[in-house]
Amino acid sequence: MSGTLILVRHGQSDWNLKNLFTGWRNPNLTEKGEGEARATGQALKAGGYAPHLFYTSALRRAQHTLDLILEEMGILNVTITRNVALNERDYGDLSGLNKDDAREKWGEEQVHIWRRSYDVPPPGGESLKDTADRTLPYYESEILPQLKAGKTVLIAAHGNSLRALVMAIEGLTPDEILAREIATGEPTVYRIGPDGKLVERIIL
Ligand SMILES: O=C(O)[C@H](O)COP(=O)(O)O
Repeated sequence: MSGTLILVRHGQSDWNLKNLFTGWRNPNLTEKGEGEARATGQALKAGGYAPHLFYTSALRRAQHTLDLILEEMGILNVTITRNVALNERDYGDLSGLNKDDAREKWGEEQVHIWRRSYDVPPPGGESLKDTADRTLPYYESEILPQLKAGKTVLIAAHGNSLRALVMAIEGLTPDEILAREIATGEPTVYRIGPDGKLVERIIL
């Protein structure tokens, strides 16, 4: 029996709207972001998904996204596991800065390297590789065994912690994963075999 993994990026946050580097800072969802989360909940319900296990990060934009999805799916009284391993990549000293102001200060190329290179961290923060180094062991120890056992697992997390998972699951190279943008509220659904390997990606 295969398991099902549903990954959802949080809906638009206040800082996404303001174009600020966010990382481990803790803004709320905007109204649009709440709508994106609800729409994903409705799409999952319409697709007949019935998750058994629920995971999110230690940040409120992802937690709130999961709550809204569950509300739309009519799922009540379940245990939600929150873990910092699923947090967004820590943007270090860039956190709270406007992305356009940062480009003006350090140049387009340097800011692109910080945002989209695999292993060059922003000052005081984490690279995608650093993020993967905490996200993947958590996935392998807590989530993968559930998928191998045929369970359906729903994870609400962040652009870069989800990139780390997508890279490992789809076997992508650093260049391939860095070209992959996951939109706010966007679900990615995989069927995972009993051996833990990807069987297919399902488009909702
Ligand atoms: O933390 C952030 O600012 C965003 O959620 C992700 O930003 P990025 O697209 O610049 O990596």
